[in-house]
Amino acid sequence: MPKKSKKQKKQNEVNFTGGDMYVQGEISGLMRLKDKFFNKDTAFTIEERQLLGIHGLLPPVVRTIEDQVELCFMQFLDIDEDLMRYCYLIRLAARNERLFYKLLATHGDKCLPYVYTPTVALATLHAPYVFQFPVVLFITIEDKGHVYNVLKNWPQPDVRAICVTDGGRILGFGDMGLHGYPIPKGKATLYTALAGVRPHYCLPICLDVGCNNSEVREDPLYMGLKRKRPARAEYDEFVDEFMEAVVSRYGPNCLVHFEDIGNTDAFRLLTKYRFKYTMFNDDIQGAGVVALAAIASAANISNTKLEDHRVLFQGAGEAALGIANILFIALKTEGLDDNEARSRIWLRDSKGLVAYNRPQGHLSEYKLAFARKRAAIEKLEDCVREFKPTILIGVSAQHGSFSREVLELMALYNKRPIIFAMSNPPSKAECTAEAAFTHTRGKCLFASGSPSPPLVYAGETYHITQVNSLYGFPGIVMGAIACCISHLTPGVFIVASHTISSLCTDDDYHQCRLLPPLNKLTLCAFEIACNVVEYAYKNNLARRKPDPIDIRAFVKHQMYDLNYEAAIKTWLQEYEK
Ligand SMILES: NC(=O)C1=CN([C@@H]2O[C@H](COP(=O)(O)OP(=O)(O)OC[C@H]3O[C@@H](n4cnc5c(N)ncnc54)[C@H](OP(=O)(O)O)[C@@H]3O)[C@@H](O)[C@H]2O)C=CC1
Ligand SMILES: CC(=O)C(=O)O
Ligand SMILES: [Mg+2]
Repeated sequence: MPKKSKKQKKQNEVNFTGGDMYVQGEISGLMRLKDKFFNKDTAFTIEERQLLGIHGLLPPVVRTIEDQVELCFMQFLDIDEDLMRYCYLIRLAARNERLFYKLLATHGDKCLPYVYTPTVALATLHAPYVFQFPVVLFITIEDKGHVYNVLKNWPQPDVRAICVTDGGRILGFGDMGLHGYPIPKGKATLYTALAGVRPHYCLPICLDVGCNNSEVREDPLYMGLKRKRPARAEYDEFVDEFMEAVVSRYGPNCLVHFEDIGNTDAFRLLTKYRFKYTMFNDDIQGAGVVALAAIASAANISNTKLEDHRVLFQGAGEAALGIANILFIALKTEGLDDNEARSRIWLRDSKGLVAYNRPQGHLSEYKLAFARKRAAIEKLEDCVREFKPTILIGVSAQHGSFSREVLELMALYNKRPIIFAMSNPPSKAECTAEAAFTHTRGKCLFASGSPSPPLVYAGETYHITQVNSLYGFPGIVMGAIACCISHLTPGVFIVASHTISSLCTDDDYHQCRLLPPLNKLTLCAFEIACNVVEYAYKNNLARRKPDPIDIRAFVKHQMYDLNYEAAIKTWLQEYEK
């Protein structure tokens, strides 16, 4: 909230004349209603309306926030088009932020898919239509040399968590350039909606470095720079400047979450920054957290140990390698040595099995770590025949690539084949829940990356688990900023993954749910935040001193308060300063 000058304070002085309250000043009542942090709409009491000079600007009805939520929910449900529902929620957030988050807290099961996966995918495809307010900060490569000045234009001075994309690999769509901007907005919204990070601490950013997808770039409605992405050196200089500007503006404790960055840049940036800044990459590390938790549940349901499993990945990019790496650590923790742990993991990319001696030549150092010392295998079916995986994970954005034959083979080799089609949005998923159940004759333990309705197969109803990083990153961000973590080590992600697994109940397993139900997402986020804080203090990663005595109270105290009174209190405190 911007500080008031003495002159402004004087002008806004609140006068009490007997019972009559009014406000003098040049800030009109309407402006007060337009302040999303402060606005309560019809929940302003008559006294508050008089005090603030907004009496008469609202109908005389005074509603509770609960009534407002139900009204908004009715309006939301009345909208037929998914994209229009998305726009409705964006507009509500821009008008009355607390009401928006209260709506998400009350009707998260219905509303979250419209601020996040899958509707956010539609928003990226229709970015020019949905852009209405400055909800994201755009920094272009033409701002190189004065990135700090652009950051300063963001109105909130106390930013603690940034979600940044460069649009390089938006979901399974590939390079969307600036039109990827709804992604960091959606992720930052979940920081607050699920983990209670105060919204003014959150800053979604889109770095516009150009776009290599000519279809997107040449669209007359394209809103970004009409140029191709720069060479690596120029890109790196720009991102380096961005990271330095973040530290200059918001301090070293400001966390930077990289999201949907193209594969060729994402690993390099993570390697370069992970111990220099407080940062992580959700597509690599966050995907690992949630997939490992779901694998642990699947092992539990099938009465097996992690080391009993062989995992074949369709895709060898960010998500695949992120999952493979955390799985490798988990297998080693179970007592396997490096070779044994690696032998449980096979990756298949666009050229076939990731193997040393395949004819296509060069493998990145990240793939090399898991490359097999054997002859190349091209087809997925042949990889399945050869390796006989117990777990098949799709992170390739190749729709339908878990063909009938692949799924039937999985069922042939396994009593309970474990199949995750994690690619987003559903149009890019490797298979549908229906295909997985049909072609494995109901034997599979299945999960998808986007939400899926319950499936009826052979007269039984199955809940479909959503293996999506939304189970992990909100709590990780909350925990990290609560204790001012210096950097996020692999241990942080293991702790987050174990926390998710620990929240699965026998009842969940009985229903073949591999993760807690979606109505426990806020619980997951809170427990992860507390466990990350505990881990950080134990491992000397927390910069915030002294150590808290009661970690749960420490985290709770820092969470966003959904009651309007909190807004008034904050506003009055600022006003008094
Ligand atoms: N559910 C979740 O939580 C998450 C889901 N995802 C989803 O996963 C998907 C992939 O994301 P990400 O890993 O970041 O993307 P990347 O671009 O980093 O990786 C994609 C991988 O798919 C491979 N690929 C492409 N075509 C084929 C093919 N025909 N057969 C086998 N492999 C193929 C690519 O091969 P090559 O290396 O040869 O180019 C590459 O290794 C996206 O749809 C994304 O939305 C991502 C993160 C989290
Ligand atoms: C979930 C996610 O981050 C993705 O699909 O890219
Ligand atoms: Mg992503």
